[in-house]
Amino acid sequence: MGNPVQDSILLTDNITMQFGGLRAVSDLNLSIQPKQIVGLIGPNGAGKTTAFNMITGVYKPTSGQVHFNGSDITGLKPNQITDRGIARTFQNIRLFSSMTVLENVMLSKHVRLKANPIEAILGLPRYTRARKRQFQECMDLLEQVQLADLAQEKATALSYGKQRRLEIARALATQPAMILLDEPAAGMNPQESLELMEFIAKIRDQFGLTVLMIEHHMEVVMGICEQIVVLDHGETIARGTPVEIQNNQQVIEAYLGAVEEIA
Ligand SMILES: Nc1ncnc2c1ncn2[C@@H]1O[C@H](COP(=O)(O)OP(=O)(O)OP(=O)(O)O)[C@@H](O)[C@H]1O
Repeated sequence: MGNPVQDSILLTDNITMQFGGLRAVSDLNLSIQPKQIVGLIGPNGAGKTTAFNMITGVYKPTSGQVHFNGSDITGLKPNQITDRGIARTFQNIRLFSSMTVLENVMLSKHVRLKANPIEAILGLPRYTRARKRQFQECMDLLEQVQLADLAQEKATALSYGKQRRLEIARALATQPAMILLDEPAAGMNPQESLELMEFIAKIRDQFGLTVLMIEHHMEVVMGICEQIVVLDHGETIARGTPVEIQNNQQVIEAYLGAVEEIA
């Protein structure tokens, strides 16, 4: 038998997040293999974003550990976790609206450019060379996500679907091994959702990425996720393939319960 810490690119070992009297996530165990696309689903308030926040260092788990690429990353700061190779996008699009498409990606790439500030201020050759290389890498990235022809457009001039794609491109600019997508299809029409699915599958293959995604659009989750983990009130109620999850009685009841709570 293999060692689960070494075989998985991401492994969460009983991570729990307690906010005062509320256990937002309880003993979550994830074991994700390299290049897998995994869905994290569940009704509103189930604890999905809190799980992302624990993995990406926004919150330190109340208990439990997060292992990435074989090392314990629990309690590291978000920028340290980005440096280790985990990138994320957010539920609400977070682009710099006054900047161009290229500038948005360049800014994200800058995180990776470990320039000496003195070299940067004086515009020394080493810094200028690094900036040129950075520009070329960002243009190549925009080419790969089919946004290169829009590089000089304002980010806000893009259609909603393309803004989502730009957000993912910004995350890719940090050269991650794994990407966490928080509701990438939110607000999309069926055609845009379909294009997004194809796009996620494509970047997984192209960049050798591992993907963990929160998504409410079931056609997207069932269409591209190889494994699905279901949370409800912070508890893991099911895990399995799309077919297994679709037929899981507890999952069906959790979603029906959520509809009844709203009604
Ligand atoms: N910083 C916080 N302080 C206190 N409670 C919080 C905090 N963050 C989240 N919660 C609570 O934890 C629970 C889980 O929230 P979370 O946002 O993780 O759910 P979710 O599954 O992502 O929901 P949604 O699908 O609506 O985005 C909710 O009851 C929420 O109100």
